[in-house]
Amino acid sequence: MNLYQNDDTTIQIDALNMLKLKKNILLKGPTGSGKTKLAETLRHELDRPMHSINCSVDLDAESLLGFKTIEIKGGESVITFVEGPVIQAMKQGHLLYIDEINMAKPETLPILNGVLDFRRTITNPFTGEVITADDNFAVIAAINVGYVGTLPMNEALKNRFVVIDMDYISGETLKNVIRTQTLLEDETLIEQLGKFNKDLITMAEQGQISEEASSIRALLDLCDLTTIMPVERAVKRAIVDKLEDDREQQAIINAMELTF
Ligand SMILES: Nc1ncnc2c1ncn2[C@@H]1O[C@H](COP(=O)(O)OP(=O)(O)OP(=O)(O)O)[C@@H](O)[C@H]1O
Repeated sequence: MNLYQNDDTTIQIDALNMLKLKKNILLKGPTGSGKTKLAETLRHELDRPMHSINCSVDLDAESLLGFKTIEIKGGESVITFVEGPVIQAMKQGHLLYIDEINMAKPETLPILNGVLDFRRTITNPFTGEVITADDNFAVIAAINVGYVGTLPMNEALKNRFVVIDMDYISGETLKNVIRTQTLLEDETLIEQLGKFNKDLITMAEQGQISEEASSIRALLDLCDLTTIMPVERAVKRAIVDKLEDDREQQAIINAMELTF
């Protein structure tokens, strides 16, 4: 398994120890900065299953807690409750990963307030069952922080987390991630693509291009594509054509012409 890598080893060590202290951790960083990768790495180190929830406007109590359904048992129809990710993780002492927690509707997540504070308890509104989390239950949430403005997170919710600030990796660590997670083996090109990504990050910080263009996810796609097509076309397919804005596209083409 490819694990999370960072020169700053305190990120992973602190996250792991905080989970062991039963703190809920909030990974805060730009898109493609390795938040999901870090969560998977922590799951691997703790050797516990992880349930994931992706927050969107359609996230509701049912998708968190579960829903009632009718089953036919011995010719009779009975109402049963299918447990959702929160209830399963609490009862079984698993990890719960809540991605893009700032994107949920404001009324949905307060359901979890008691789960996320010292009570570690919830009364399931659909069944009346009171559930207290197993000792091994722990929560990792992630929030995408853009350079240009981010949906703020509800204060009461934020209070229930300790925060790990994440940023893009660079230099030798980034080259190692390219070597382990892509098909690219040409060291000269790996070096050049690392520098190109650094330029794109600077441009994103200055607001010239959107962060999806500078994300490590886009870079890894780009590296794979360079093994089957010329680098100029790979940049177009992996990065330029994803953007809507002509000026952003042109800025990336200019940076590419300077680098390759
Ligand atoms: N520090 C890192 N170590 C190892 N892999 C990384 C690292 N940073 C990014 N990656 C790789 O980059 C890609 C994007 O990372 P990941 O999906 O974890 O980002 P994310 O922050 O969760 O993004 P998003 O917020 O957009 O969901 C993955 O393929 C991941 O393996």
